[in-house]
Amino acid sequence: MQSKTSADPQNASPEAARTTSLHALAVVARHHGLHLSVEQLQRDYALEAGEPSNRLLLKIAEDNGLTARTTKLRWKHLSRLDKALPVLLRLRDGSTMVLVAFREDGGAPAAMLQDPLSTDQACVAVDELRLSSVWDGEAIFIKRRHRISDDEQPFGFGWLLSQILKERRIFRDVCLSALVLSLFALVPPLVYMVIVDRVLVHQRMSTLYVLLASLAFVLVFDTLFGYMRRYLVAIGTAKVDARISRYIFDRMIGLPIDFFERQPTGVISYKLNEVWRIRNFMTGQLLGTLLDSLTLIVLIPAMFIMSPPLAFLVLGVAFLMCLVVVIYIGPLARAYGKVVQAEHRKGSFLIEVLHGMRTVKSLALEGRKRMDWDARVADAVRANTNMQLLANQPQTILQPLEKSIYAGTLVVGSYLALSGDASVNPGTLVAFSMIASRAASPFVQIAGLMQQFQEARGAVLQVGSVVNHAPEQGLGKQGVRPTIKGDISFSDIRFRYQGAQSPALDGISFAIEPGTVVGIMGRSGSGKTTVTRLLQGLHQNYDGLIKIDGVDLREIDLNHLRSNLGVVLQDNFLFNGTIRENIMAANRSATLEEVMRAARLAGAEEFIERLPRGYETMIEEGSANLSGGQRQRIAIARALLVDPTVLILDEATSALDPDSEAIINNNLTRIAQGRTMIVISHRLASLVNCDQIMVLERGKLYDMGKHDELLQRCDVYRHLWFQQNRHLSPGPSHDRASLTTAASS
Ligand SMILES: Nc1ncnc2c1ncn2[C@@H]1O[C@H](COP(=O)(O)OP(=O)(O)OP(=O)(O)O)[C@@H](O)[C@H]1O
Repeated sequence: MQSKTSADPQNASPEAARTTSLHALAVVARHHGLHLSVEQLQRDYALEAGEPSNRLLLKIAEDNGLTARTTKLRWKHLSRLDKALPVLLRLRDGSTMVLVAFREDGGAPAAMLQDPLSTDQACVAVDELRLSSVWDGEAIFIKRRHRISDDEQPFGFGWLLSQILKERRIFRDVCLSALVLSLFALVPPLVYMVIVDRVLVHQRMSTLYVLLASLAFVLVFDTLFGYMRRYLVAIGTAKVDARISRYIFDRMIGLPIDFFERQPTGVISYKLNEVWRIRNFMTGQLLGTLLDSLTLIVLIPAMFIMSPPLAFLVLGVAFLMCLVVVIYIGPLARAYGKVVQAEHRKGSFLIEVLHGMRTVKSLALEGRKRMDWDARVADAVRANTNMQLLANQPQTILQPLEKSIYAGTLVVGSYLALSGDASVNPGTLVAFSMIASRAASPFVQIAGLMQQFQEARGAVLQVGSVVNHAPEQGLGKQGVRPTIKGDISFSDIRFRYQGAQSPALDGISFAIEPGTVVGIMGRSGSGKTTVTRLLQGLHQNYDGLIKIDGVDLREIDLNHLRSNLGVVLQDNFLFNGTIRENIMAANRSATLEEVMRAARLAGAEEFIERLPRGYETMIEEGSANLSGGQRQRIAIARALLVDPTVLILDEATSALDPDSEAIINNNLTRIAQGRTMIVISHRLASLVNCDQIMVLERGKLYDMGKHDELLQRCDVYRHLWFQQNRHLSPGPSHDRASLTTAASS
């Protein structure tokens, strides 16, 4: 078993062996969105030293909203666990590891095991031999238990059903009208029966009039109930649509930033759009088939009343049809899986080319990209054709079966009539055939539904891969909301981006006094931006302590924190709308005077007022009608409008032309008044007046001091300074005033 320091399952540590199971349970529970405190569990269940037994572990899981079951697994099973992961593996020494993945790509297959006691969630790859030396196959599967009405359950058919059930009154009425309609469906066959058996044989005109009147009556009510059913379905669907849209947007906007950095925007939007395929399936084909199946409640008893032998015949054929459907479900699911993969590869490639169109054109890559595209299209066409051909097989088998119901009842019915069965006469035969054909239609629909079900299932996986991702921690929870003055301290902060080999920040400690201006410089990749990202609470999985005004950053409500922080990046996104609306983005209730004051402070007023429509100028798609400098100044005005107590300028002026940069730099002193400001810049000239300058080097704080001090003692700073100011000779001492003048000249 591994310990905190060792990820090797053979290096079992007795310390770890005492508590691993509960920690492992907490790891898996967290994966399912439940937060369990190991200490609390130990108290609640009076656990003493030692690992709890399987039985107790299952009970703890059950008591805490999970379902768990033990099982025996072999190495060959591990590659097929897929959606069952993460799984607990109980080792021979009684300790527990978490199996988080099984890797088969490229090299030798390996089980990816996570030590539940490790804080950095690092995994170790273990091969079959090593695993079998410590594990004899005992595993525990854990799932979250959800009630059907549980809004917190992960996105899937269950969640969709719960949303549909929220409109249960509407859908109950839909079902009622479907039942009434199926009763009406019995009338025409019965009328035919009476016409053939009574009216034609006995030539009764009066019966014919009665039948005509009842047919007209049924026609009117059939139309009315049909209208009501469609009306109710439309209303119910619209309500479910609104719920789905709100839910998808809520989940999407609550995801952590690194999720969006890992996946191209186009891929995310492609996946989310698949939700409409699911909605159409559930409220269209599935609902339609279910409602049509309701007619069976009326049709099957009717068939048995008319002729039990014929009814058994119909049910026998229907059973065969179901069997065909069941046989094909598995192969169709696999074929559709290949379609999804091929379509996904095609879709992501298209999005990538669209995003990189400028590079494609400038490197003349059109031909190469076309060939790559053709290969992906060929894959998708092949997968789709295979799927269609496979789906064609059950359809082909079901068609004659369906027809045989009609023909079969006629033939067998005639035989029964000829052999003296008194219950079968010509009218009954015709009516029965009509009812039987109607009863067969739900079975045929179910076969058609299979393919759509596979499509909807694929779509559920796509949407789920976005919305079921763990949301940003701290968002929406009731954190503290202290008054933020801008007193910031980092104590021994270590942070590594997910999947990165080396830490982005490696034991950084510093303090920033409120109301001061701090510059951050360092080579590319030294961790400057990461410092500000942690400060914004964009990543919570760091080691060490970040405090703002004495409060642990993790305890602060994220919305409160971010509304006190202003951030201007090198490239800022402006929304579709007027300049005024963009400046007001974070404060919709600001007056025009406040907007103008922020614009003045950001140095944006002079160019905005020269525009023909001033603050009402529309910003075009991609801000094409504004220069880089103008965009930046609007972004600064936008950040200033909320009067943030901490303002972060991350290379905010680096990409600007000298004129625009000078305008913004000239305003910096005024902008900095009354707030803490953190300025990241490669150009040291814009940092010389800072109260403190931090020099970062490979994630460590190399030095921190004023410009003059750093020039004296910090080789990294001095080197960069003279590189950027070659006209100044590196002498033993430098007069700050002259340097400052040189910098701003
Ligand atoms: N989203 C990310 N995922 C993985 N690694 C990242 C991510 N962002 C940054 N890194 C890595 O973290 C390290 C620090 O990055 P950071 O952006 O903080 O550096 P920086 O000093 O701001 O660089 P630059 O001056 O180029 O903007 C780099 O090695 C970088 O490759």
